[in-house]
Amino acid sequence: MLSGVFTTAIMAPGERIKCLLQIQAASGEVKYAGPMDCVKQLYKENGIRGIYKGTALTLMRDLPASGMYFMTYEWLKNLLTPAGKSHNELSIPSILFAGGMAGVFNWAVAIPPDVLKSRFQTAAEGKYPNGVRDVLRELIREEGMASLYKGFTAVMLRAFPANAACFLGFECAMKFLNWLAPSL
Ligand SMILES: CC(=O)O[C@H](CC(=O)[O-])C[N+](C)(C)C
Repeated sequence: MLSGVFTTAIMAPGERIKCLLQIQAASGEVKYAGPMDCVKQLYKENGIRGIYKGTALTLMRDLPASGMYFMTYEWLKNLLTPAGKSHNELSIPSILFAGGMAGVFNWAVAIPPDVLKSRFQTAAEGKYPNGVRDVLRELIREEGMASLYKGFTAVMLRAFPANAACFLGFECAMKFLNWLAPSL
């Protein structure tokens, strides 16, 4: 979970810029010429607060999601390691499965705060004076509870292969580094 705190410091402004550019592309109206221009304009309009808008919601997403992510991966690794063997001897399909499922469980808890975060980060200034409570109230009133899981299929279609590949890369890098410097 602690990893979620560190990633949020970098992720929060990145998420804000990504979401604003995504809705700009969908609207067809050009306000920002690109990511750097977006940062410049946000800073000019509202200072550093404008760039970091949505940090609390990014934390609400990444803290539990990161805990779920690494817990699922380690749990599945333990489960899939044959008796008497070490975790380092896990087969490639098992690593891919554990990594893919870590991504799926990560997003199962991350989607609702992600939906709220994206709405908040792309809303006009002052639209939600009470922050997340206002976004949640409006979303449930106008679009129902199920809207908290908007984008579920697209997110899950990415989550499994992306994180399977990510953990396979991690395990390969660890093997390589242990081979390079076995005593470290
Ligand atoms: C929300 C997010 O970035 O999730 C990461 C996995 C993914 O599919 O991008 C995991 N983690 C939060 C640990 C970085």
